[in-house]
Amino acid sequence: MVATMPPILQVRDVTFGYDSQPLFYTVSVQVQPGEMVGLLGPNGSGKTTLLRLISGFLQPQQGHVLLEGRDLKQWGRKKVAQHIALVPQELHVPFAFTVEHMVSLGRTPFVTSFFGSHTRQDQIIMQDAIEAAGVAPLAERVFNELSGGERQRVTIAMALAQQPRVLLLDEPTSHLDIKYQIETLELVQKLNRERGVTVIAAIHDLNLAARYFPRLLLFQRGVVADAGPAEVLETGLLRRVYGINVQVGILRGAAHLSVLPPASDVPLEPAERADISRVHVMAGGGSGEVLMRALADARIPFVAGALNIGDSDHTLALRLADEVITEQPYAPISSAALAQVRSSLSYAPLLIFCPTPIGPGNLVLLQEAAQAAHRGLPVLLLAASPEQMADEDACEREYRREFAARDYTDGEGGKALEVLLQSDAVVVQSIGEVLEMIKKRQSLLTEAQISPE
Ligand SMILES: Nc1ncnc2c1ncn2[C@@H]1O[C@H](COP(=O)(O)OP(=O)(O)OP(=O)(O)O)[C@@H](O)[C@H]1O
Repeated sequence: MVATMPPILQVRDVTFGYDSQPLFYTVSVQVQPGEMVGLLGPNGSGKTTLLRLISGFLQPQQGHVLLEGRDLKQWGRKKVAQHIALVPQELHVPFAFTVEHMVSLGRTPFVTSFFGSHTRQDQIIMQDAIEAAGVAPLAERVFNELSGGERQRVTIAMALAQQPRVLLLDEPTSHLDIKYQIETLELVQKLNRERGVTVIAAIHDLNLAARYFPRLLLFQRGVVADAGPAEVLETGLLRRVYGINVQVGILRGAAHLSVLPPASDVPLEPAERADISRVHVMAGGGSGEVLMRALADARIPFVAGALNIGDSDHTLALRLADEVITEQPYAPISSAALAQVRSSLSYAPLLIFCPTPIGPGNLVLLQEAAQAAHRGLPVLLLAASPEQMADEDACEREYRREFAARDYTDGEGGKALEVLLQSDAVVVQSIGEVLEMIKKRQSLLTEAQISPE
């Protein structure tokens, strides 16, 4: 039997936000000792925040971060710092400290004497860190007078002086020229391979990520994908997460994937392929999770949206849907997103409306669904809890009842629901029923396409 190693780090159901604004819900990630993980995601997706939570600099509002199976809170700050080092994007130092002094600060968690003096062993470790990060020629210089790239290398030296078992790097190459970008990542890789240091690095450069990180975590206020580069650096997924077309392939002679801008004849953000076989899903707040998984399992292509970034349905849709119509976090559905929804509905053979709460922010989606139904688009209203109903009328009565409990729009939602029901929207009790109806609809469409007129 192969003994599996316990994870060195576990982010378990972590929820966090700044002030009263939630940033992400119930994020879970496990990292094994000796792994090298690249953390990808657009600006503002929460990478720095996640690294700060893992380092113990921030505390989860809910959930736990565990180091070797023990909650960071139980370890205490000093002990955590003996194991985990975080290299921040920028380090602001209010004093004219020299590089040597800065690196010595990296040993602080290990200083035991009252006067804070370093032992001979500390001196050797500091010197080793200075050499490894390539900052020996800068040792006497004042940190604040260095260039951005030089400062970045000094902060790496500080982290190395900490001799961490886990090294967290927040965009370690952002200020570096190409030579130092490669040298820095080679150094990190060497520490990982030769000293078994576990590495998690937020990184924007997808090519460097593909080259140096065997595991990539694509993050957008939640884990969108967690796998090797071949699975994560997938054009459709990158388009949905970053909102841009790229080409992904292996350049001649290279051993890893490359991500390049699109060829010049491809528009940067083209309209999605209009495809009459893609059903449209309106969801939110987790109400679409089971349905989207079932559609993906049944290989039924679908468009999802509009969904807010950070909504768990949005995170899942980025992985499973053909297209995701995205709205900013916590923002009401904008007219631009609504226009995309309208365009999708004009091609879709069917719309499925999941049992999401209706508030002022997403009321327009329900109203758009009602208009589409009125124009003749088949709409399925997925019930919140599957129940055996005597007939269609009983289904509608029950649906109205549970809808009223999640309608926060002073009756506007109820009006849109009545339009839907009058326009032959069908209440469905189970995902199985939805799949059957889609298949029926698809075979009707196929028959219509092949029948000679
Ligand atoms: N101290 C803070 N107070 C309030 N909001 C914050 C704070 N720090 C970050 N945020 C917000 O949290 C969100 C996530 O920020 P974070 O820095 O974690 O993202 P990121 O993925 O690292 O972004 P980038 O790639 O631009 O560095 C952003 O909307 C940001 O404005």
